[in-house]
Amino acid sequence: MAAQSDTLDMSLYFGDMEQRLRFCTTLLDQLKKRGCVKIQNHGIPNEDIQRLFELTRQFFNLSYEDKMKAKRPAQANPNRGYSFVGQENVAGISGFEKGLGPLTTKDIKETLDMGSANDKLVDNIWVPEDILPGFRNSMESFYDKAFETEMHLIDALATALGISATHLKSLHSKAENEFRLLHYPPTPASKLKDGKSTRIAEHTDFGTITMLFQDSTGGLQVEDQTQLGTFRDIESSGPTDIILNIGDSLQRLTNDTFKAACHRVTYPPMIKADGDEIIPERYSIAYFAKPNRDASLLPLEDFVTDATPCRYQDITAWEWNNMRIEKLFAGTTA
Ligand SMILES: O=C(O)CCC(=O)C(=O)O
Ligand SMILES: [Fe+2]
Repeated sequence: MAAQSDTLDMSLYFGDMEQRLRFCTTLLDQLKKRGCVKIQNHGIPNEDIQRLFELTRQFFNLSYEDKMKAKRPAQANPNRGYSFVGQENVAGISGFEKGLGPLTTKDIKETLDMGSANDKLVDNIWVPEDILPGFRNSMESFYDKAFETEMHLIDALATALGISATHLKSLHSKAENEFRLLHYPPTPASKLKDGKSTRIAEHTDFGTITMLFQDSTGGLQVEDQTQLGTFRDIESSGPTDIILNIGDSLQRLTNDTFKAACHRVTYPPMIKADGDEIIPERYSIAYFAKPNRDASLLPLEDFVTDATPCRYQDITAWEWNNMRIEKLFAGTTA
């Protein structure tokens, strides 16, 4: 099923009060109905995103030996470095929010995970500078620009939800986020046919919001929030659009007022599962905005009432994040 016309122009947010409010309410409305929304004019320059995709291609086109110079350590946490095809399997958390799973489907993808350059707790893991000159610098600078846009989006969501934007932003002030490059190698369609493998299995993200960029290959699907069980194709109208979705942490903070949307990557709509076709490779980039590690994910007071009692136990954002990541790497580390 094709996506609805769900592209939002963020220049409204930067406009006058009336425009800003219109942006905020449409954002909330679309997210609640569709599970995700595409955003244009979000403030991250298009050239930066194009350059990021170029660097993403260059990274994954390195030899396996070179990529392994930035190898993710054997343990699941912290989430940094290069994960080879087969190392991480998101099926470990599939169906969790529906009380199902874990499943055993294998993901056919490779990734590079990074965090903030100013992170005091966890270092990034880079390939040596002479292998990809300028790569580290571009990633660090993109991270900072994405953080600015993240804060605007968090501000917009707080406004739409009628809660304190200052408070919600303060829970995200440390930019303790994760930033990930993804490559799905070309794969014969027949390999995905028996359901034992996929590109990325159905899941929700763990943080507050995810800002995703995708190339034009297709295959991303998001569960419609008004028809649970129905996944809609999210086609690319350009790699520079942000595809925004909500993660578990915001679901918890809003006491389920706002649900994290399940999503997955499978065949592009044009490919037939039973043919001899090769599914073309696909690149995407995800910026996972998360609450500060020490922030509590206990629902905010605004969302706890007699009619809507607190649905969650207290846990910090860092504990939640690490628990989820453990499940992705169970038994698959090198
Ligand atoms: O590749 C994509 O479009 C989605 C990636 C994703 O959902 C994730 O890494 O959490
Ligand atoms: Fe995701």
